[in-house]
Amino acid sequence: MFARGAPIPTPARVAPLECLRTTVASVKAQPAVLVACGSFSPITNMHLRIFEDARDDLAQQSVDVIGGYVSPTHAKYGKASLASMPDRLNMTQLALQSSSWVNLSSWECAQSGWTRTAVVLQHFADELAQVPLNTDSDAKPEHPVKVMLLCGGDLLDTFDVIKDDGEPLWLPQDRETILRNGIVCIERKGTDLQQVIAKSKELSKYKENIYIIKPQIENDISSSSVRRLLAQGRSIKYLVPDDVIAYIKQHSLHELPTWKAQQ
Ligand SMILES: Nc1ncnc2c1ncn2[C@@H]1O[C@H](COP(=O)(O)OP(=O)(O)OP(=O)(O)O)[C@@H](O)[C@H]1O
Ligand SMILES: O=C(O)c1ccc[n+]([C@@H]2O[C@H](COP(=O)([O-])O)[C@@H](O)[C@H]2O)c1
Repeated sequence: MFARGAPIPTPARVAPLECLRTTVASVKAQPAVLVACGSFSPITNMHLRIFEDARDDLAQQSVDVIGGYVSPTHAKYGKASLASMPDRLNMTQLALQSSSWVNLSSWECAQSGWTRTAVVLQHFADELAQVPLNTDSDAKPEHPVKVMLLCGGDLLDTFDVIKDDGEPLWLPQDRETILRNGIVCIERKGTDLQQVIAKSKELSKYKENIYIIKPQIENDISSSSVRRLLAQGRSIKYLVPDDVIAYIKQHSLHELPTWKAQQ
């Protein structure tokens, strides 16, 4: 558990190896690691589900997902709805206890400030490139591991956003790096991904690298809908893992002014 009110200790690795499978399905398969960057304030069952849907769909395209990471963003990302870093990390850790292949990465939160997503992914790539992979036969996998951003369609839709100061939300070179490596996008109500891609020259250029995943069971749980239910004094059972609900109650996170404001 991360101590509340204390800085986050720097972890030994960006990508803890506990749940990583180093035996790739076949020599020809493309090994991949999925990294979900986001707020996770709080983590929901749908954050966990998107990993499962993505892994199943990618397997049908000869992409063998050997591990996954949830990387909560730093407090200095500045979104009003962010619970503290220890709280978001603890809730994420509790939620991931039930996963055999997805780990928490606390690295982003241990930095002194917010880190751009492309930089986070590069750290994962650098570390994971050092991990020796094998197959059931003697032969080594033909492809090096790919680190891909896992996100909901709404995140891809922010790639072309220009901020009030006229600067792009995402640096053009970062978008290009992320798109070149591959991005796995889960369709989400309210975002038409085909349209998002079609209207952007850059996204269209890299459309082969954008894996669009249709959730097998559609579910639009979001952290904001969970915060809204909490603010209304309603139940969030079956939307969020039980241990996370217990944590929220134990530490009265539902009383956080920024969560309470969300009626
Ligand atoms: N129901 C969902 N379907 C598909 N993707 C989702 C869903 N909920 C969250 N995600 C994705 O998970 C990633 C991390 O989620 P994050 O906590 O940043 O967003 P969120 O749950 O939409 O939060 P908020 O409601 O506070 O904006 C994002 O890429 C987001 O698009
Ligand atoms: O790298 C960037 O330029 C960049 C710009 C905007 C958002 N992000 C990341 O995208 C995630 C967005 O989370 P959220 O809750 O705002 O949807 C979060 O992890 C941010 O660090 C990253």
